[in-house]
Amino acid sequence: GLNVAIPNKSKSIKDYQNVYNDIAEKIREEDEFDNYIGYGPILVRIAWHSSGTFDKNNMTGGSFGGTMRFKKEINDPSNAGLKQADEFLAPIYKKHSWISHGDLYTLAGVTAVQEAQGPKIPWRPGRVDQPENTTPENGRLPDATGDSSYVRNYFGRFGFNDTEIVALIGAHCLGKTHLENSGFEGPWGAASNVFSNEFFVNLLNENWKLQKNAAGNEQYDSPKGYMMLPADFALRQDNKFLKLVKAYANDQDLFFNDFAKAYVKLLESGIHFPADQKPFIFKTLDEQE
Ligand code: HEM
Ligand SMILES: CCOC(=O)c1cnc2ccccc2c1N
Repeated sequence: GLNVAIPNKSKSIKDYQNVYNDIAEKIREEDEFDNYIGYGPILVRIAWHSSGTFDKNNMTGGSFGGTMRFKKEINDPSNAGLKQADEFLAPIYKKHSWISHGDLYTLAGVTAVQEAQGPKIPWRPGRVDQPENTTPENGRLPDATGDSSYVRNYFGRFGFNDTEIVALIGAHCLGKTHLENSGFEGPWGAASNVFSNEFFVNLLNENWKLQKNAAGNEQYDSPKGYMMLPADFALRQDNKFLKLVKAYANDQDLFFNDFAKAYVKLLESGIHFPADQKPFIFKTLDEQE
């Protein structure tokens, strides 16, 4: 059923900005992770994966219950590599254990985007931890080998349109794939921890070649060492998706605006917030100097 957010009346934006700052400072402090990419990208991914179990057809899953904290969900093969994000957040939770896990995972994703020089992501607290037996079954996250109709159909489960789908996948400007996690590898050297429209620029302009990687999976590789998943490349293979890819490659502000809206919708999927609950917009560390 629908999850109703219960904001903690005793907490204000100041309290959540403190949690944001602790996460942001820890990202800066532990900068050597994953060959100096840092923790930002996997914090964006754990926020997306804890929300990506949502299914509007039966109103199950989504970020509300914080069930990513349970073995059944974090051990989903689709979540390979995310234990490191959960471990990164454990001391933050220890210090601020008044926060729910659902709020912590999504706030971490908001912090990571903003600290990577991405757009401001308005965020609302009020997710309430649910018991282990409410953990959704494995297999609700997308398959990297899907084509454009697979991708459109998958995100249709959330009620997302083409604009929201293409904008969201633009988060692949961050981080990289790891053969030991997903069976895909790269981009080598080029992996970034700065949020930008680079994913769309590369998708359009690189000379892509479909080839088998060391795990025997097909992926698109470019002479510069970039890579695209088949599901990334699918955005070039559909006329409506391609139009959006071009728009974002040519206008980073448009991408930032559309991404912020779609990311909020993803992180809040399946949750009803009180009509009068205004979202918080956090300052970056640089803005608080
Ligand atoms: C068709 C939809 C999608 C597919 C098939 C997909 C698949 C993948 C795969 C296979 C990886 C590599 C994981 C690893 O090997 O470590 C990855 C990484 C990543 N994904 Fe996606 N993804 C999708 C959508 C999204 C969305 C909607 C977001 C966020 C809004 C996102 C954010 C990320 C980030 C930030 C990384 C890098 C993580 C790291 O550097 O460890 N992805 N994705
Ligand atoms: C801007 C250069 O990055 C890329 O072209 C790129 C492409 N697909 C990805 C898929 C999953 C994770 C990271 C990815 C990524 N960093």
